[in-house]
Amino acid sequence: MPFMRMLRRGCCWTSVLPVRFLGISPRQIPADANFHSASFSDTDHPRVLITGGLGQLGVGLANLLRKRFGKDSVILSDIKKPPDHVFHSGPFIYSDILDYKSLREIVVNKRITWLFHYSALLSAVGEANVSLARAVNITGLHNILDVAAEHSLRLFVPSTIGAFGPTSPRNPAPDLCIQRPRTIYGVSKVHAELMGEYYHYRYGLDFRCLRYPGIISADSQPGGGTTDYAVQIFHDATKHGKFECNLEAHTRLPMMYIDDCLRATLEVMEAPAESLSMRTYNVGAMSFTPEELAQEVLKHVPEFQITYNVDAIRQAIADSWPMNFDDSNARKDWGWKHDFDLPELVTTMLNLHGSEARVAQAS
Ligand SMILES: NC(=O)C1=CN([C@@H]2O[C@H](COP(=O)(O)OP(=O)(O)OC[C@H]3O[C@@H](n4cnc5c(N)ncnc54)[C@H](O)[C@@H]3O)[C@@H](O)[C@H]2O)C=CC1
Ligand SMILES: CC(=O)[C@H](N)C(=O)O
Repeated sequence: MPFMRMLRRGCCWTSVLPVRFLGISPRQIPADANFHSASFSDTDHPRVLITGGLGQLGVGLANLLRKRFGKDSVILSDIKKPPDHVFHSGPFIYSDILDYKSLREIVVNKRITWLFHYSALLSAVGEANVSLARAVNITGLHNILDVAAEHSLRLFVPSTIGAFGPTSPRNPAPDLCIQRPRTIYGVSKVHAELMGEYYHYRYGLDFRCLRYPGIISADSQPGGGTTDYAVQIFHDATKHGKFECNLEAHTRLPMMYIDDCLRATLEVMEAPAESLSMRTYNVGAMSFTPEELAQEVLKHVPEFQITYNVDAIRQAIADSWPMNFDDSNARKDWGWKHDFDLPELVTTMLNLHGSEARVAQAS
């Protein structure tokens, strides 16, 4: 098909011209550079790098991917020192996403083919340190996009309910709508969505992105977000029988149990490219208020008490976020289906914390 006609038909650039002919490298790699092309097709399993892997979500993701692809195929990385059990559970490497050369070195030396980019400063800590959030969430993302484009990686970058703002439809928020967030975290995530999609259409980068709700997990501490209360409540209910909530009782937000979140992440990464009508999807599971969560906890911990001491910054952020997510495109395109609703979430979290508390008491 003649070049101009293909363009008029809306073919993407990379299907028209070979990537290298376009001078693909956003880092100005010489046109005759020998692109590292160890793509997924070279191997039975992807070779995976997870950035920011020592936060709330990364270790669980590494466990899931190692079960699927083998222990040594998945490298966890962060700028923090890993606890012993993480260090001994599989490959770990120091990686600062602000250091582009070192990122490239890891990707080349370890022959990485899939990258899960989890490094970030979340909403509340981001507001407390805007310049660091801007560096990590925006400059760091640029490094990740460039290294992924140069080395033909499949790239997953999580976005969030925080990528929406007070002018977005909130109940529910659809995939495509006005996005004018008022936090540096949200702004950086909208930037990530747009840049990833731009690299996809411009350079053929295999960019995949899910907007996560607030994620609830038992095995690690939350990293400074607005939805952290829904994690902390389980620690405090099992340890002290009471909890002081920093959001108002009726603040409704979309939430998800970590197993659903990590499964969604793996599923979208494994989905055939032709099934993806978009590159950024909402994924949802449940939606509740602190009051509703406390009522559900009360069914299992009869002495449980919740009090409220509202943090104005977190409350303002929460009030600007969606109350519900419309994730019908994810369900239609690649079969997304959540397993955990509020009752299963609460039972699971209390069981996990209860057994921890029993182990602690016994030792
Ligand atoms: N936890 C949640 O509820 C949600 C998380 N997400 C996204 O999922 C991803 C992972 O989230 P969490 O694990 O909860 O975050 P977290 O805040 O717990 O962990 C982030 C990690 O990034 C690391 N990091 C910071 N600066 C770095 C740098 N310069 N180089 C390398 N690593 C650096 C930190 O050391 C930390 O371990 C983030 O991108 C977040 O925006 C999205 C929506 C909800
Ligand atoms: C929903 C998120 O992105 C995160 N948990 C936060 O509250 O900042």
